[in-house]
Amino acid sequence: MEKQVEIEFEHVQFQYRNQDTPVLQAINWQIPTGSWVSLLGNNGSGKSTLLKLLVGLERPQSGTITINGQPVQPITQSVNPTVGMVFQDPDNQFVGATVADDVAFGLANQDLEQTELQRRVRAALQLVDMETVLDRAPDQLSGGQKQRVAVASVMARRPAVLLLDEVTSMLDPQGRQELVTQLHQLHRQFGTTVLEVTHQPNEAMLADEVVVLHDGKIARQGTPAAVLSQSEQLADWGLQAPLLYRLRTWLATQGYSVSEQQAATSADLRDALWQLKSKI
Ligand SMILES: Nc1ncnc2c1ncn2[C@@H]1O[C@H](COP(=O)(O)OP(=O)(O)OP(=O)(O)O)[C@@H](O)[C@H]1O
Repeated sequence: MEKQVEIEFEHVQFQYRNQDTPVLQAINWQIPTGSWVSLLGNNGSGKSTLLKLLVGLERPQSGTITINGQPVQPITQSVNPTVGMVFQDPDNQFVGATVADDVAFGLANQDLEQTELQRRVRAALQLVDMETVLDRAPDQLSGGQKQRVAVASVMARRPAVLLLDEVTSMLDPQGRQELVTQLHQLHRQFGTTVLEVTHQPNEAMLADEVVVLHDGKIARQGTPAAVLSQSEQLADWGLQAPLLYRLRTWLATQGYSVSEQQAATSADLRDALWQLKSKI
């Protein structure tokens, strides 16, 4: 069965007031409900701008953007309850004096009884294993913990669409791994549609679809395997293929053939290399 379209860009063009050329041109794009889409592109290709348009922080000069058939409204009119966004810098996202206050702030306009509010705050923090730090001040948390609280604050409102703008880029490898795992769990648990901007090709391998922005246009879109295995094409867009695919390409230059399937995960590649060992 065809998946329902949740987010739709139709002929969207956008230019910042103080710029000579459009950042985004003729963007036509449909994102199905419940999918995880990774958006890649070199610096300045317009990825964050695209998220800003979706959340209503900027308005396109022409074209339309709809979520579930409803045009996106400027954020100045109202905060769109269907969309939640987490940003790159964990230090810039806290509004509360404690972790609990911060999550409660996101629920402020829902007019909840105090006990229900506390229950919802605790439940949201449990989603990211952060309920034990409820009373802590944000500056007592690690970068990874701060990002998990930021995710809890957004998920407390149960948005249908979650926008992630390079949320792992300032974290150490362990914090990055934990956050990625939890975000994918939440995506599966709630069926949330996720649009993720990332510079990490390895993270994009976990997506349902990968989209490459280049020169303000969608240069390529497809499954992670179809897009991310094209090392030379990715290099033209200033991007690097994931390590698994680069290893596969290098092995081919050495005369050892490993199929796309055999390099789908690091465990698959390890098995394939073990089998090759007998031929070396
Ligand atoms: N508020 C702004 N005013 C004017 N120009 C802007 C503004 N924000 C971004 N730009 C410009 O728009 C272009 C796209 O920026 P954007 O931040 O969307 O790119 P990006 O793909 O997210 O880049 P990066 O990977 O470096 O974060 C860049 O040339 C940038 O300098």
